Formats: sequence, structure tokens, C-alpha cells
Amino acid sequence: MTNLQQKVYRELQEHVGAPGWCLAFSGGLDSAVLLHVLAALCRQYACPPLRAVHVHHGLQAVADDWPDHCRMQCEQLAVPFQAVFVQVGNAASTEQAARDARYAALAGQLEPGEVLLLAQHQDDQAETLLLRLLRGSGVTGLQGMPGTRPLGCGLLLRPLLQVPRRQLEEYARQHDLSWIDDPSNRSDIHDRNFLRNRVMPGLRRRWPGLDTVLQRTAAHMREAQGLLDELAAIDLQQARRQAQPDWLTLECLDLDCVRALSTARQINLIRFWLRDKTLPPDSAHWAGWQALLQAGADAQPLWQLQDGALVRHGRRLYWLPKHWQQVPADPDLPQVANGRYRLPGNGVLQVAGLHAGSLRAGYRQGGEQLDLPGRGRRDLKRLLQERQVPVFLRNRLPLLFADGQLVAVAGLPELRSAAFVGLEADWIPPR
Ligand SMILES: Nc1ncnc2c1ncn2[C@@H]1O[C@H](COP(=O)(O)OP(=O)(O)OP(=O)(O)O)[C@@H](O)[C@H]1O
Repeated sequence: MTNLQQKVYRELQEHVGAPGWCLAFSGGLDSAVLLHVLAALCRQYACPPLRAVHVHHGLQAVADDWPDHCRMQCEQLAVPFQAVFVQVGNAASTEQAARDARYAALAGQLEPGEVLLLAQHQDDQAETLLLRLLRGSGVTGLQGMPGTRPLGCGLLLRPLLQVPRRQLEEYARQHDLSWIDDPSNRSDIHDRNFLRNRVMPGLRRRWPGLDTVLQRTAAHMREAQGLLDELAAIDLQQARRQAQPDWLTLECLDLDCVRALSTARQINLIRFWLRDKTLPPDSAHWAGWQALLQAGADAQPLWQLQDGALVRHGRRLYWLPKHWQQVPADPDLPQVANGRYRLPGNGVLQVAGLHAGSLRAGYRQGGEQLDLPGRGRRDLKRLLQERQVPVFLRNRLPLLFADGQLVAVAGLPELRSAAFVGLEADWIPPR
């Protein structure tokens, strides 16, 4: 077994029990080497079934031959191959759009538990770090590419991150490999190519240990990030509250608790809290956070982020996922089974009790009235104000109607007309 094969095998040792290994195969030098290494490991050891996937972006005419090239390489090594064709959206940066489309396509075709292998190496990691430094990244960004992270229903792994490109070139020569030379890599228009082609060679001549030094920086940043996360977890535990009203399934923090922290610590907490909810704003865009804190006591300010918004109501701070914000064009909620209605974002409204099946569920349109036992007809708007239901929620409360008349408000058991007092209406949050 060659030195490189041993290194990769060590990196993959923890994953030999996975249901499959899937190589992201661009056909370039790095992934061609990884394909050869993996095929060799699979011949020598008990490894999961190996396959390779090439993503075709359709962005440059020369790339039209690449799926065939990749297929041939895989056939020679008896590795099952698949080409996936994607449409790249019209983003400001084609490079970024291609990367997004590629990761989405790769994630989409992973089997549960399968490991997706990417061929980024030590030099790529050094470039990534320097690029991020030049773009003003903080601790999170300066950790570089992670060696492993969840992707779709599987796991993404980069087993070559400790391997210098020189070693991959040597391996390719020794094994007489052929690979695709992407002509766009030679153009210095893109920052990464400029750095790779014009800057890194000079830096490496002056500081021969540059790549390992930068690797050490990334390790320091990972350690620092770990500590920041520990602090954020403590702060989150202190600040987390049950949403009010208490049937609400939204996540919420106590604003007084958050305010008591220093600004840097507030931002650390909010970043940590939102990590699995939305892309964090970059460091230049935290003015929205200050505006949210400084708005008057009665205001209900909202800070819009990519996949939802932070909203203040009273002394609470809510995370409002996007599907909560989009008022559907159709005010009716579709009934999916007897007494079960589909809510946006895959939640379900389950209505049980008398007449449950004959009700229509929908959102407020304005002007609704409810005939309350002992109180007579009341405007829904007033009733919701009385109960201090947050403004952001008022148009998103599922209402139940019988013969066109409002008879119950889901989640607020006291808002039922006489014949529907015993009606139960639960929200089952999206999974
Ligand atoms: N079109 C593609 N199809 C499948 N996987 C890809 C594709 N492009 C890149 N990858 C994967 O992502 C990794 C990093 O991409 P990057 O663009 O840095 O690589 P590359 O220079 O195009 O190709 P290589 O790393 O194979 O030389 C690649 O090593 C490969 O594993």
C-alpha cells in the first residue's frame, strides 16, 4: 500500500461501516487521484460499496466531454458512475452559483448514511484561509473547510485535507493517471485563481512551511470556536423561554437576559442560536440587531434574515421561520383527512370533537366576529389584542368556520362559540 493510500485509509477508518462511499468526481487531478486511491483500498480491504458522481454544470462548451471522460476513468477501475446535470441559477457570481448547484445536487442524491468524499487538499485549505482573511472573516470562517460535516441525509468528508498537492501530483505520475485540465483554472479573473497562480507561489518560496502554518491557524480557530460555542450554549440555556402564548411552537428568548450580556456576547449567542436556522448575517450587517434592541417598548420590530426573521414582542425575542412569514395566497387551509388540515411548512392542524370534520379552516381576512358564550358577538381583532397575541401571529392563526361563520380560533381554547366549546384544535409543528 502506498503512503498516500495509507493516509486516506486512516482518515476513512471511522467510516468503513457506512452504507456506501460516494466520490464527488470532477475529473480533475485531485479527485482522479482520490478515485484511484479509493478503488485500491476497496480491492484490498473490506470497504463499503464505492461509486462516483460527476456534476455537469453546462457552463462551458469544453466541459461537455467531461462526463464521458469521467465515465471511462471509472469503468477502468470498475467503479459505478453517474453523471448529474444541473441548471446553474443567475447569481451575481457564477462560480458561487455553480458551487451551490453542485452541493445541492450531490446532497440530493446521497443515500441515508452514505459518505460523500471530496478531494480538497492542504493547498486548497491554505487558499481558503487566506481568501477568507482577505474578505475579513472572523473566527468561524478562519477555521477553513471542515474535514467532515453533515450533508443531506449523509456525511461529507474531505480525506485529503492534510495532503499537499505535490504528493497528489507525484501519485498521479507514478500511477500514470490521466485527468481533466479545466482551462478556467488558468484565468486570474476569479480571486481564488489569482491567489493560487500569482500569490501563493511567492509566499511559499519565502515561507516554505506556509501550508502547515495555516493549518495550525485553522486548528487554533476551531479551538476558539469551540470555546465560543460553549459560552453561547450556557447563555442560550439561561435565555431560552417557552413562547407566549404557551401553545405557540416558535422558539423564543428572554430579551432581558440577552440585553444583560455584552454586545459581543449577544452576537455570539444569536449566531449560535440561528446556526441551524438561517445563514448568519456577515459581520457588517449586525446593525439590524441593534435596531431590534433599541426600538421602543411597544414596537414589534422585525429583523429580516435569509430564511426567516427575528421579531420582538414585549420582552420576548422570537425566531419566525420563513413559512410563518409568507401569508399564503389562498386563505383556506387544505383538509388532508377528517379534521386534519395542512399548515405551511409541513405542520398539521388537528381538530377533534363535535363537528370537527365539517369545519373549514383558514386565515383571518379582516372583519371576522365571534359569538362568545356570555359575551355576545365580538370583533376578532379586539379579542386578539386583548390577549396580546403578537401582531406577527394574528394573520397566521388558523381559524375554524362553520357555515361561513367563525366558531373557533386554533390555539386559544377560550375563543370558541357556544356549540364548539369542547372543540380541541392542536398544532402539530413541522418535523
Ligand atoms: N463537477 C463536479 N462534479 C463532482 N464533484 C466535483 C465537481 N467539481 C468539484 N467537485 C468536487 O469538489 C472538490 C473541490 O472542487 P474544486 O472546484 O476545488 O476542484 P477541481 O479543481 O475542479 O477538481 P479536483 O479537485 O478534482 O482537481 C473536488 O475535489 C471534487 O471532489
